[in-house]
Amino acid sequence: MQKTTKRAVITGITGQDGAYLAQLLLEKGYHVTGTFRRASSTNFWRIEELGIQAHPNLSLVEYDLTDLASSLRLIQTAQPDEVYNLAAQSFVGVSFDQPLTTASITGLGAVNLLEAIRLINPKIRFYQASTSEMFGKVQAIPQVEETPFYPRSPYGVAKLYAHWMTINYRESYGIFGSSGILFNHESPLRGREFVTRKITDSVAKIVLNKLDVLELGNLDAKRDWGFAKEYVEGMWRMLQADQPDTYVLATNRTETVRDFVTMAFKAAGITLEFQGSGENETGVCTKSGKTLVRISPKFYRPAEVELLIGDPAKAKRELGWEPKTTLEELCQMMVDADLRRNEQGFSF
Ligand SMILES: C[C@H]1O[C@H](OP(=O)(O)OP(=O)(O)OC[C@H]2O[C@@H](n3cnc4c(=O)[nH]c(N)nc43)[C@H](O)[C@@H]2O)[C@@H](O)[C@@H](O)C1=O
Repeated sequence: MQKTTKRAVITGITGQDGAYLAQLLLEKGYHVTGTFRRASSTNFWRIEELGIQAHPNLSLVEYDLTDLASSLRLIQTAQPDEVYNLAAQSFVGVSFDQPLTTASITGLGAVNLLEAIRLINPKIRFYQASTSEMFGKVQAIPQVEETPFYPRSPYGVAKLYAHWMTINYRESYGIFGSSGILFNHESPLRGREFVTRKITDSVAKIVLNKLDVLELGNLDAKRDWGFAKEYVEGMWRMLQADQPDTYVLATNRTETVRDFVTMAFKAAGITLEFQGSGENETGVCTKSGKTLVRISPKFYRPAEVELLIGDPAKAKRELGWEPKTTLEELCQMMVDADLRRNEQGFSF
């Protein structure tokens, strides 16, 4: 029987990128098998918010990335044309406390999938979610595909292993394995453990008198923040290309965490001014004089990535991909979504 519908596996469908990518592939007529961990089985709010949880072409299956047998069964049963490996222990802060779990899921997990592809059907195209965290203590500004890596966290090190294994399977076995080095990408679907969403959700709670003060760590860290929904389109384009390769997806603009906080309060109509320095720095509302932001060293990391800024010129040239949404638009979208959710009495 001839196959008419393209089939994709997305590991990590309960995450921000998994949900947006599933939406995109379903719109393109794919059948999507989305995997989730037992622990995240109650975590379907993102695909529910996108309205795709009951889509007839979506199958949700429980899967453990650290288990080779589970990976073999997944590939055997789903019979995909494309596999997008988005599952990971993706929180940098947690990786310092759980370095081995992070290595096992984020690093070795990718190789379980690559092995399953090699054994069952080496024609399957594989996308590895690599990350700007691999640049860490940056060796060039801006960072491009050729910039040397210098990861600064157990998460960054684990991702670098998976990145090189993807390239190794490409070169050793001819597997179509592409790696997207994605810089930070955010959206209303971002988890609240990440700084942008923590900020926009807290701004909403402060406006609605559900929170007094937002506590943060390092305000000086600079990040290149883009809109996640646009980045998943880049992932898909990488697997439609003629050759497997490595691509940077970024906006080529960098701002500090402090800038993002100011922007988020502004999006809710509050002008914030920062005073003091170091652990004594505070963010004060210019109108009321109230302290709305303060520093808590518990959010500092043992080693920090100070500055990230990526140049996506290769992705533009070869894939026709470029970011469109500005950081101001993205921030407004996130604040509006969190105001709406908090007004309705829930927030994930
Ligand atoms: C590309 C990359 O992007 C993400 O990694 P991340 O950049 O570590 O993201 P984040 O939002 O946790 O931190 C951004 C910056 O913000 C600083 N910061 C200050 N105060 C708080 C704070 O209170 N919470 C957090 N989370 N960060 C804080 C923090 O120290 C850091 O400098 C992940 O998706 C990762 O999976 C990935 O691949």
